[in-house]
Amino acid sequence: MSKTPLIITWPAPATLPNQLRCLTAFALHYGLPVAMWRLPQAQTTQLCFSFSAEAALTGLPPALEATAPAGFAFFPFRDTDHNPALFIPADVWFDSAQPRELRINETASGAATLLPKLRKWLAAENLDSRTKNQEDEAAGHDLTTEKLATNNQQPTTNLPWHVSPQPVPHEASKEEYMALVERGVAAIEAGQVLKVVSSRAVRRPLPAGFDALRAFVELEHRYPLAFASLVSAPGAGTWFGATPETLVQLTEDGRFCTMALAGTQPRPPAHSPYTAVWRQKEIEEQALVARYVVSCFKQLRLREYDETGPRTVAAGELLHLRTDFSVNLRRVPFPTLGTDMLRLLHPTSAVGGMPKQAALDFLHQYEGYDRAYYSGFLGPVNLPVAGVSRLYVNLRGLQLRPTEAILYAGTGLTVDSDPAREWQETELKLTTVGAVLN
Ligand SMILES: C=C(O[C@H]1C=CC=C(C(=O)O)[C@@H]1O)C(=O)O
Repeated sequence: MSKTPLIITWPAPATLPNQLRCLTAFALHYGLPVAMWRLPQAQTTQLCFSFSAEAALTGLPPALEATAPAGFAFFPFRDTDHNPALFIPADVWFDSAQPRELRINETASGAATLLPKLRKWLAAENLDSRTKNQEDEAAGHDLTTEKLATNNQQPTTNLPWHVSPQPVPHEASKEEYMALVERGVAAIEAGQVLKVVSSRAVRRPLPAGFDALRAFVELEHRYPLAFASLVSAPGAGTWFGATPETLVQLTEDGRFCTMALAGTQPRPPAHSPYTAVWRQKEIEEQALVARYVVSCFKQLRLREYDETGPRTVAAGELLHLRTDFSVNLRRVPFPTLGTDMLRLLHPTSAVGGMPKQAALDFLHQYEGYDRAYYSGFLGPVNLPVAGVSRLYVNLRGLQLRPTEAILYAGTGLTVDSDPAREWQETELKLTTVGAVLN
């Protein structure tokens, strides 16, 4: 966002779902990257897109400084040519807290051509035509094959979502996944790693008439404590999910925050999370992640951090152990702490393992598929205001393809891991985002 954004107002009142659909349709129509999100415990949804697809291809982790550009970071697990690191500049930013306004960076590359087109798109007749599509769907009228063919759209929804150019990842069978877990445990026993987080991808057909925007709204409602997001970008495809894990936050009140989240058990219905009992395996698994965070502070020679926990937290139908870390940046002047910690933390031992490089090498050699953006990170930078950023680990999510969804889940292994139990844990984690496919 430029220092003084241009504010344009919606020409006519519209509902939030219609506003999101209208802006997304515009971005996708012009092949632009777009992201929408709802922060944990927030009531409002935000959306941004860039006027240039090329501008999003930064290839770098974002700088978390107040003077850096505002936008949405979308970073892969491993930064490779296959899965480019993206930063979607917020050339157009919408916050449902100010539902009549759109903030525009009119100096952005591509703005001169696209801004007049956006103004036209927002005109009432465009919104109305989108409303009509929604009415058709709500009434159970799927778009016909003929309509899809003429619109060159995907059968998944009536919007031309970006599709990843990468092949669909290999789907591990139960036997293959249990063999991977056994290999991981053997690597731990042999002293090659202390902990490794194995994972797998699962293919699910999309239900008839599946609508990603409606699924996003459903995720927002189902998981009020999660960071809910939907991102669609050229080169990356379309991803959405509801993650419980903060990677790095720089808050309005001048704090740096991160967390060590690990250890999983099902959340028993009608039980308070505070009554949960944890096995030694999960306690150790989470303690390693906390140790890793502390080691990052040590590398930066920073001692003035507060540590709270571990305590049990709920994430949808699951429980995890979580330790929170925070630094008061008004008392500890360390302007690059966010940027430095981000580079040290990712990928944390909650998604890679420990020691970091040995665990990543193990996964590269044996995991057997490309995680792409699963267990990468994502979130707004310098939005809503300069100096405030919230990045999350990309968990409990899926990748949308034209006729199917690819779901991802992983489990932290320690020397005590039981393969069948780890498989079961991935099944459990898949139910978070899987709920919107039913
Ligand atoms: C790797 C995932 O979760 C991580 C975060 C919390 C608990 C985890 C666990 O218990 O293994 C994982 O470390 C995932 O959801 O795919």
